[in-house]
Amino acid sequence: MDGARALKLLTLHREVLVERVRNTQCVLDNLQNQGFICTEDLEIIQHTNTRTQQVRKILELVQSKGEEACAYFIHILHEAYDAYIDLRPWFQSIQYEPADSVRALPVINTDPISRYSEKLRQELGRDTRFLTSYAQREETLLEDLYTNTQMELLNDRGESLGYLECVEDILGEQGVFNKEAETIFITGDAGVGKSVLLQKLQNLWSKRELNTGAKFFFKFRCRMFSTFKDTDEISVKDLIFKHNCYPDLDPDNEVFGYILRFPETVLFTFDGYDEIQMDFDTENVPEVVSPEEKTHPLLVLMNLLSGKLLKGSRKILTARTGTEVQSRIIGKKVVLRGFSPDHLKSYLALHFPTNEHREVVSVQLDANPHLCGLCSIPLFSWIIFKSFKHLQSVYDNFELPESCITLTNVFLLLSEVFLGHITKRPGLLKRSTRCTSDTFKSGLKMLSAFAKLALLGMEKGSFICSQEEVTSCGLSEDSLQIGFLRPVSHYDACGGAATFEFLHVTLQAFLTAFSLVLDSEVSPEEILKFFAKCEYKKSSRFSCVSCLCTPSRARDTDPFMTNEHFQFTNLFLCGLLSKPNAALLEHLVPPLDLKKKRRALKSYLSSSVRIHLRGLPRYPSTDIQGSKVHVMPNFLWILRCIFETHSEDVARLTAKGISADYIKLAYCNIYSADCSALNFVLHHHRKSLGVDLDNNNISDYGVKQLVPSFSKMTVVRFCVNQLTDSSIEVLSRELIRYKIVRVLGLYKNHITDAGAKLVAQIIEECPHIMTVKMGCNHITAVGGRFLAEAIKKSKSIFDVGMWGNSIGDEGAEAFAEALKNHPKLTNLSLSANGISSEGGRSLARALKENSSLHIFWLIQNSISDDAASELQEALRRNTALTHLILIDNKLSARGAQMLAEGLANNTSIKEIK
Ligand SMILES: Nc1ncnc2c1ncn2[C@@H]1O[C@H](COP(=O)(O)OP(=O)(O)OP(=O)(O)O)[C@@H](O)[C@H]1O
Repeated sequence: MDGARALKLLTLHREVLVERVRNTQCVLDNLQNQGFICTEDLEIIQHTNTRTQQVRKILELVQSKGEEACAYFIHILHEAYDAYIDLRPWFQSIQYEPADSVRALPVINTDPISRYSEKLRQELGRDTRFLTSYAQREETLLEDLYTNTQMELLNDRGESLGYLECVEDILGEQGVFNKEAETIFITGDAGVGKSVLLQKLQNLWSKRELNTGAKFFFKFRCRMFSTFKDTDEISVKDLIFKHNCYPDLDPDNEVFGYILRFPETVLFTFDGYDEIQMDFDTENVPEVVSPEEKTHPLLVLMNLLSGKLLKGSRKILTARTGTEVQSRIIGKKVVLRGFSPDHLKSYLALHFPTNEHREVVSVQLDANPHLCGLCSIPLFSWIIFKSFKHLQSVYDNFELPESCITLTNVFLLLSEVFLGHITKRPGLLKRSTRCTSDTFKSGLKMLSAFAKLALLGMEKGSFICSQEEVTSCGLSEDSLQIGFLRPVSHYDACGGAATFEFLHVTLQAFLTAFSLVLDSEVSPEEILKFFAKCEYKKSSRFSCVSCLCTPSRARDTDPFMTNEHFQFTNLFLCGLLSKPNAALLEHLVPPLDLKKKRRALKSYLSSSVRIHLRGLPRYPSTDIQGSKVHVMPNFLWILRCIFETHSEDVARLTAKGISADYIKLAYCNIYSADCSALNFVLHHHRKSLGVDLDNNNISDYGVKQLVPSFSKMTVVRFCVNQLTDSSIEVLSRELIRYKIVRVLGLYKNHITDAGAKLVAQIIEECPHIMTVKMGCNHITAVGGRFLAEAIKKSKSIFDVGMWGNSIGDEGAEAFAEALKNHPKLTNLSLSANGISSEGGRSLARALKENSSLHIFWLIQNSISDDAASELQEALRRNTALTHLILIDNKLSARGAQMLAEGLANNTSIKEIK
């Protein structure tokens, strides 16, 4: 842009500039620095009363100074980005491109607020560029590896509200159930990607790519709050400026003043609420409302989260699944569910962009649903892919273990890679034989040292280790390069001397378990000490909801932490002491010691399974005859441990202990890899069994892992589990093979017409099928017709749920055919299916010829008065129907009147809505 155009623009766009230039000081500072104005000019302008008058004066002045001054003036507005953020659209509209002469002139942003914002962006940009990687030398750009994960929205009762499309939507309105609360709560299992998701948000903000009005973004790790002493006191101002980012050159305290005036421009992220370790009564938090008041840092956090401090600021809080947070402070809840199969494919492609190894891994994944299940957790996926890549580069023919790989195997693989760094002989060609035991033997000293450090931390409930602790375990500076540990950044640990943490808390748990196994001074009984921290306390009442909101943790620990790190330690202990891993462990531990420890563990597991199962509440089942048992959340960890031990004896004992006819595992946070563990036990079950896995995250991989158990399953409830038609293929093959299924629950999955056709086959082929729930899938008239035809033929089916599909009038027509003279059908829901009066009439006509249906749901369709006379007639004739539910249709008072007349002679109907 040349000077002449600049001069013209200042006249033409004068009003826009007067309106949007809010900070005059920065303009004046720069104009003066470059000699375009002098002190007298400044004084004249500063004597003007209002900001708009000042801007008008500046414009006049600049124009009087000539074209170059005008060009530089515009350039200041462009370069001091945040100070003139409101002018960005204007710059776009004029397609601003500075002339070289102007570009050469420096611009200093002297606006403290935008300068602080810029400083935050730079720091966040720098801190979030890389993903944690193996060794410090080997960093990966976040951009190169970040892959979307599944982000499920839940309401305040823990029910699914669907999925978010992209990271930015986290801050959007979708899914907000409490408008008064300002905290967005993100939960998920260990390693599912909560921290990385925050990192992505922070990184986007630092690049101005996050669509939010936030001028300031403060990130904290919650564990920082545990590093303060009981007597420490800070204010919210200290928290922001001393423990996050200091505003330079702000003598008049303008930044904080601005934050107080416009708290809605502030975004906080607090990562890992579960990592706070403090004895603290979260129910009775004293109110801190003054931003200057100094109090315990944790109180500052609590008051920020509840909106008592900096009301209007936005907060994102993350925690592991099961962490309790007062519901009144949560406005929106997001649960991370890890990689979907498509996400996993993208992630694989990022790891192996051009490599032929991608194909090899892909083939191995396809053949191994359990491995895929493990890989749905990004952390495990990362370990598996990284280890694969590394071991492939060292050995000629490395392949991932074929047999059922356990989580312990995954961490053994990672350790092998780390320890391999010590024994690496530089410059050598690829080796043809991989000898895992040799690698572990050569690295044993180092492994023991890391394991000792991990145990030390676990015993005192700490995830951060000091330099002294590192040294006391015999670890040198060099050993830190291997990859088990990484330095903690100063924000996280609150400054002070260097501190370290394990790459991930699951790795610390793995090494802790290793320590218990390796150390000959730890007796067989002592290895069980962390089980005591996880035992289910009888006193805590169980309800289904408690699976959602009560952490599976020992009540006598502090109120924040989950006990997951102990659960993982126990799990790895089971894995390390398993028979299949004995071959390796015997190189590291005297076989007799190993045997004793294994025996102690097995005996503990057997008795605790027995006690657990005996204490479970039983209820009569409504789905099938017999009793139903609700498992406790801890049962999932028991299952996982049994699977890691690979002990058929314990599995058999557990299966025997499930003496009920129906086991309910709904809302237990079961993910796909857990299905291997469940299957490991269930396939030993002698009798048939109903299995309710509703509201988990088993996905298609999970269904594949359950194949051996379908021969036993009379109830298959897999509602709300992310299943696609590929699961239905497996189900139809297996259920038709055994023909014992009675109840098939599949609502809220991703089933299309192809899946519906397969379900129709199940209905036709399985003579005992009574209930089929297919609601909220993607079934149209095509699938509806298949299902209706199968239902028509079935002599056993009596309960069909099809709500929330889109079968329309054509589908309704097919269901009408099925209804006519059906011998059994008692309960049918065709709600929310886009059925109009045409479909309504067909259904009404069919009702005349039906004498089985008791309850008919037709909520949220478009049935209008046109169908009323047919319905009236149906009501006159039908003598079986007890409930007809027509809420949210298009019936007017006249239509309702006609229905009422139809009811006049009907003796069966109890309710019509
Ligand atoms: N979206 C993602 N894209 C790529 N990699 C990811 C993603 N999410 C997580 N990862 C990988 O998984 C690792 C663990 O993720 P992260 O630390 O975010 O888990 P987390 O849920 O915060 O676990 P924890 O609760 O134990 O702190 C990361 O270091 C990264 O390698």
